[in-house]
Order: sequence, then structure tokens, then C-alpha cells
Amino acid sequence: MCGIIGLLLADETSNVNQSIFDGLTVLQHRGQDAAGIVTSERGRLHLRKDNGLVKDVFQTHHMIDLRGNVGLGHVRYPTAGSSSCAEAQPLYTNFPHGICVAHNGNLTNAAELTDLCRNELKRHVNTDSDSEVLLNIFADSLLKESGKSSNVDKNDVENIFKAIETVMKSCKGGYAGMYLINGIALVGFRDPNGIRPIVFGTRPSKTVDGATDYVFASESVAIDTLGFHLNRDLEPSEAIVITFDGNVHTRRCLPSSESVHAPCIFEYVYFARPDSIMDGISVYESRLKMGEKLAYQIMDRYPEHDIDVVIPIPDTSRTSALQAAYILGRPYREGFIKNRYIARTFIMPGQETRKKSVRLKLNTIKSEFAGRNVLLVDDSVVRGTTATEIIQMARDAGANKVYLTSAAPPIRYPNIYGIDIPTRTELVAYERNEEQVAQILGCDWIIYQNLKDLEDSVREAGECSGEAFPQHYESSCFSGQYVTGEDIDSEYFSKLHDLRNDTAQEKRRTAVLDSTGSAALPPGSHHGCENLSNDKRTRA
Ligand SMILES: O=P(O)(O)OC[C@H]1O[C@H](OP(=O)(O)OP(=O)(O)O)[C@H](O)[C@@H]1O
Ligand SMILES: NC(=O)CC[C@H](N)C(=O)O
Ligand SMILES: [Mg+2]
Repeated sequence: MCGIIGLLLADETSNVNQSIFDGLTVLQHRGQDAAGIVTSERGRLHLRKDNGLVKDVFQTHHMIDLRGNVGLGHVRYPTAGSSSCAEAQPLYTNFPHGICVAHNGNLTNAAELTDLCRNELKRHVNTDSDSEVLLNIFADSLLKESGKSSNVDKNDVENIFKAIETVMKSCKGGYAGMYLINGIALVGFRDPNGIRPIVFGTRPSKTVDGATDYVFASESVAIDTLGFHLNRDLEPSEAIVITFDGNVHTRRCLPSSESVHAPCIFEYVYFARPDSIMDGISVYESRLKMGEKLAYQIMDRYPEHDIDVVIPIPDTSRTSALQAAYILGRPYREGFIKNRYIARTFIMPGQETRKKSVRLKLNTIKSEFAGRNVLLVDDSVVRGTTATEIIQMARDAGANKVYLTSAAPPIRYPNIYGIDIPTRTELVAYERNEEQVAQILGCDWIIYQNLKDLEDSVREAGECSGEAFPQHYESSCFSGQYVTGEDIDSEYFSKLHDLRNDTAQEKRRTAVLDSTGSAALPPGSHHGCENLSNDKRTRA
């Protein structure tokens, strides 16, 4: 679930670098593996990207080099390829014009499209990243729409829309993204089902009278932080083209009858920040509703329950736990203290790292557990890494009984649209019922949210804010129903398992480290990622 941001400032003498850096810092929770910024300065592109957190990747000398009034930023959580810094984004191709992409999501037909790019379109695809395919399909199509002529009409936004239409017809899966077409336009776009989120904002230029600055971002929180006004979410299959001279053009590139709007429900459960508004729905309100419905389910199933205290597993579950405690009429207590210097564990690569990080990340306030029956609340239980450790820690702290509740239903199916849950067998709820999961995790009982209650939580939060909201949600990891259709079959899952199970990913990571010899280097010390002239992706 990467974080993306794109800005176009009206004042050609101004620089977007600091705003993109700030925006990425606010979106850091969506991707911790790598970060990158590209800027366009009067026809010249400047790029800096590397593995690591935003604060580690960009030092002052990088920022000074990132000049220009238009740019893209990306924080990466890999769902395809490897975590090599060559796959950090934005990605660049030099033909036509010099185009960069920042992509959040996952293409389910990336392998076929890579073959197409290499064998038929004769484009150089240099990595295993699906985002590089998204870039090359667009670049090829834009070139064709422009009549393969060097005399391209730079104001012809029609060609850009047609190229996006080709992208949307060719690329399957979930994708929100931005293309920076050097010297021509900044383009935001969203997949035909609107699975991945992207919002659009504006503000009056501070230096050019009557002119407007524009921003696209994964979440509204970035728009708030940068002092922009949140205009709206992009619609499914919509592209917004902002030309470098500040004109805005929008179009739905496929007919709405061809696809249902089904935003990813896991954004509300875990990925998004609670202070974001997605598709008109407050993430915070939806999490309160999730807590409320959990509490009612607990009271329904265990009317005589003996819960003494409700304790969240920080961070994400806090909002739901607060409301669950309120409805249950039990005290809400901070029993786990989070080390603020450890990042999110679920989106870390590798099971060993995730396991170790839980212990480093959380520690108990013993007095909140000693002799009590505690209800632990988490937003989701995926592999069960966090819950197993936490339940043991609660027992070590002297808890009498330990109950667990999850604001999301059991996760029993892979996610293929931008969350790295590629294989069912790694999931703790795979082929297990609640009793069996409780036994594995070591708690006295576990209660999961039902899918209907989860969907209603999001819908009701939408009603609270009085906005029109989608009727469907992408909830495949709970239901096994995949909104993009028939090509998602057992053969697809078997290939995905082989490519992306934990052991396979670990092997790839080790191979990358061995080949670069950089295992001992701290984040941000790899070389060769930031220089556009080193980029080998030119047209064959
Ligand atoms: O069952 P698991 O495989 O352990 O994954 C689920 C856990 O991971 C996430 O927390 P994370 O530490 O990533 O982030 P948070 O601090 O935002 O809760 C999520 O909130 C659950 O606690
Ligand atoms: N989580 C994401 O959005 C990942 C984007 C892209 N699939 C990558 O692996 O880089
Ligand atoms: Mg958590």
C-alpha cells in the first residue's frame, strides 16, 4: 500500500521539493521500504530514490538538487518484484518526452504485460516491478497516439486521455497513480474499480495572482498538511490532466457501466490514517463504528462476560478499542506502550523481522494486567505474529484471562490489489475456526467482526458525514471474491504463492544484498539509484 503524491505549483520559479518531502513524511505509514522524489525543472528531471524511510533517504544535498515546480513522490511497500532500490519509485522512461510514474497498487497481469512490452512493443523493462509495466504501457500508447511523430502537439491532452484509456483496458488489478510527462502535464488516475485511493486538491498560488497550485495524494491527510483544500476523490477510471500551463482536464476513461466502484475496505481497517477522509468517509468514524459493532457482538455472544478492562494493541486499533470499551461499559486502558521509533510491523518484509519488531515495539504496563480479565482489541489479525506475542506478554504481566477481538473479519484469502498477503497458508485463520485460532494464539477466546458489520461500519460512517458513498467494497481477503474477475484463478494463486511466499521473498532479498554487497550499509547508503542518467530504460 504505497503512498503517492504529486504537485504542480503555478509559480515556475518555485520548488516543490519541500512540500513533497513533507507530504511523503505524512504518508510514511503506507510504505517504509523505500522513498523517492522526482522533480521537473524547465525540461530537466531530477530524481532521488533509495531504500529507507523518508527522513533517511533525503539529505540536504539531495533536496538542493531536487529543483523545479512540478514533481512526484513515493513511499514503497513492495507487492511485486523485490525490495531492491532499483524498484523504488518514481520510475522513469525517457521516451517519449521523459515520463515518470508513482504507483500505489498491484497489477494482476504484470507478467503478461511485461512479455508484451518486451516482445511486441520492444520496450526495455529493467526490473520485476509491475509499476514499470504501468509506465511502459502508458509511454508506448502516448507515443502511438501522438502519431509516432517527433512533432508532438504539447497541448493535445486528447492523446493523454487516449493513452490512459489503453492503460485501463490493458492493466488489470488495483492502481492509483500519477504520471509526470516532462514539460507537458501532471496526470492523476484511478483504476476502473476505484480500488486504490487518490484525492485531488487545490490552493491559490501564494506568488502568482489568480493562479492555482494542484496536488494529488493517496490520502487527504497529506492535502491538509500542505495547506491545500481537498476537492474530491478521483472517480473510478478517471484521469485528471493538469498541463504545465495550469489547465485542468478531467475524464472518465471507461464507461461507468463496465465496472463497479469497489474501494478497498482494508484502507478503513488498517492502512489509512484515521484523520483521512476516503471516498467521502471518515476513516476515524468508520473505526469507531467497528468498535461499536464488536462490542454489541461480544454482548450478544457472551452476555455474562467477565471482562474487567479493554486494552488496544497500538497503534491502529486504538479508535475501535475506545468505542468498544465505551459500549461495553468497561474502562479503556493503555496496557501496551509503543516505542515511537519502531515502524509498522505488518508491512515490514520477512517474518523474522516482523516477529522481533513486535517485542521491540510494545511493552506492558504490568498493573493494567495483573489479576484482570483483559479484552485486547486489534484492528486485524493477519499472520497472527502480533497477537501471539501480545497475548503472551499479557499473560507474563499477570493477566487472569486474555480475550482478543479483531475489528476485521478472519483473513483467509490472498490480497492481490496492493496488500502483500500473497498466500493463504501463511494466514493464521486459514482453514481454522475461531476456537482453533484462539488455541494457536493462546487466548481464552477470540471474536472477529463479521464482514457485514465491517461493511456497515464504513457505510454508516459515510452517512454520518452526509456524503455519497460507494455501495461495494473490495473485501476479497475476507470473502475470496475478486472484483476484477475471471483471470484470478487457481493457476494465478499458485504462481503468486511460488513468487511471493515468505521463503521466496527472503531468498530474493538475500540475493539482492549479496549482489550489491550492501548488507552492512545503513538505509540510504546504496548508490546509483538517484541518477537519471544511470537509468537504462530507454526504448530499444
Ligand atoms: O497478524 P499480524 O500478521 O501480526 O498483522 C496484524 C497486525 O499488524 C498491524 O500492526 P502494525 O504493527 O503493522 O501497525 P500499527 O502500529 O499501525 O497497528 C495490525 O494493526 C495488526 O496489529
Ligand atoms: N504497495 C504498493 O502500492 C506497491 C506498488 C508496486 N506494486 C510495487 O511493488 O512497487
Ligand atoms: Mg497493529
